[in-house]
Amino acid sequence: MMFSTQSLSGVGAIAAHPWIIIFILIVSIFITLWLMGIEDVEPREPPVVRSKIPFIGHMISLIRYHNNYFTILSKRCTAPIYTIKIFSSRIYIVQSPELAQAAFRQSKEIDFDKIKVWGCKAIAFDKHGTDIVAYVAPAGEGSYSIDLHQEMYSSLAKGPNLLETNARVLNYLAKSLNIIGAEPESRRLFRWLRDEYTVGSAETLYGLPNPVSEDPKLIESIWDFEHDLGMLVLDFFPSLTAPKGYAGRAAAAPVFEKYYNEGLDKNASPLVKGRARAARQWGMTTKEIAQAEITIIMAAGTNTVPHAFYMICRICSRPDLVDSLRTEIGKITSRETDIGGDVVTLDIAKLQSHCPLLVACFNETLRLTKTGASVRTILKDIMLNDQYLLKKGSFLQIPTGVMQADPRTWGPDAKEFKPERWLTQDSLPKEVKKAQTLAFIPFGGGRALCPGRHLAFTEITAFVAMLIYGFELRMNDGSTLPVPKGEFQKLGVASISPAKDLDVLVKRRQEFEGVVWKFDVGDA
Ligand code: HEM
Repeated sequence: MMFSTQSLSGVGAIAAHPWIIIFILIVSIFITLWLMGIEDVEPREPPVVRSKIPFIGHMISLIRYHNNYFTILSKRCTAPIYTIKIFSSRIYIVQSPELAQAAFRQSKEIDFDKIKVWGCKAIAFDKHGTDIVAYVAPAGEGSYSIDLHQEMYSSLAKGPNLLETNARVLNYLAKSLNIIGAEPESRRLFRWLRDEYTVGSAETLYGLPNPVSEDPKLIESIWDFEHDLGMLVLDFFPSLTAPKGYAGRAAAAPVFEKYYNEGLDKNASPLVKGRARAARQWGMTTKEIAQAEITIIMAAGTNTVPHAFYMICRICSRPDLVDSLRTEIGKITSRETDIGGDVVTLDIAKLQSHCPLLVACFNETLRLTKTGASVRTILKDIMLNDQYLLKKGSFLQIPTGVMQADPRTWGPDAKEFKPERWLTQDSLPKEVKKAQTLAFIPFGGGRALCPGRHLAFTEITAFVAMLIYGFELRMNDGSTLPVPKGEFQKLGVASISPAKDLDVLVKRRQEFEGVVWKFDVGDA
């Protein structure tokens, strides 16, 4: 047998440095394990998208790109559903509208409640509170999770409770418009909306007095909490890895506890009362009820504000759209002379039926701004839509942003704001319209479908309608509003906020100088 001097010197070098052998061995074991990891995916499971770095490649990319990683992967893999593996754990990523809806339908096995148990870490629940949230009742029996679901969905369903909630929030928002006069006033647009909607939601949900209205610094705490939610759920030295969110939740919990201890919840909305009722019934302490409040005030505001902001910017960036909307909105307003002057009332019951262009702008904003993912756990081995095997213990993600901007569903202009697409949907081929209907999932779906969606529709469209109809918005230098780029979107953040705020000037339109603005919310 012949050896080249080079290979002999190589062998010599290896003999002299045994760690080289150890290193090669370790790498080989890792590669073999990695390959085996791939093989343990059954052929009936969704195809695997491999990472360049074995075992941890996808984890590194998720930490690096957060929500944007699903868009990056969607360019590499166009399958209706695929699997990514981190060590031996599986995450199934759904990309087809049909499969997303199938996953929402199969909500008994493709479950949201376990995710809420994870959420207990974000609000610093100890074992007592976490056990109450995690308790799974035997068939036919009750649990906290079942009662909470019932309370939340009934209090925000269409009906008298919702009308009362609409009335509370819109009365607050009307006040913030009524103080604007005929002379231009400056506002930082996102911050203004953030503060008005957060305080308005707090007044609506908790009545007066409440911790947020008493101390507006809490607004920042709530938004910091949302921003750091992903890291708080991971619970890895949160005071260091998510310092702002950590401080935010630490500031909110004691003031809400004080709110309950002083009996101020007697003024709360049916939603807050119902949640507290379910919690007490299953043994939660006042401290735990208070710790959880930040999630509700967060859910109510942190999705609504980015959508209101982008809806305003996108409309105002197109003067033709502003004109058409003013004509449309004019048909659902009435002007009457009262003792103190003129009152202009906007009838919210007619928003849906009489304002197709406004509704189209709302939908188109939701399509482009709601980019987070619905996350679920798989409770047992099941077939998704009778097509794909999903294994117990895995995660499933439905990345809304990928689905709502897929050119295969929405056409080559998928990334553009075109409200008109919603007005011409009926003329599309049947299968295209169906795909768009299935792919439009800003409020999630299945058992976890957002209970606040009706409230969100009213509080966003009614406020934006009044603002566009009665006021002029310009940039500080007099130019038309641009549509600012979105900020980097962290995991756990559902809707895109702007990377940079806009300094705008707002004033009443001449014909509405001195009028009082009102919303007619129906009989609450
Ligand atoms: C444009 C505004 C909003 C958007 C885009 C939105 C979106 C969502 C989404 C995607 C989910 C999770 C669904 C899933 O994973 O399938 C959710 C859950 C939830 N939303 Fe909303 N939401 C909005 C406004 C609101 C408002 C105003 C409230 C009022 C309180 C609210 C309360 C909730 C609650 C309590 C949950 C949790 C439901 C559960 O635990 O099962 N949301 N929302």
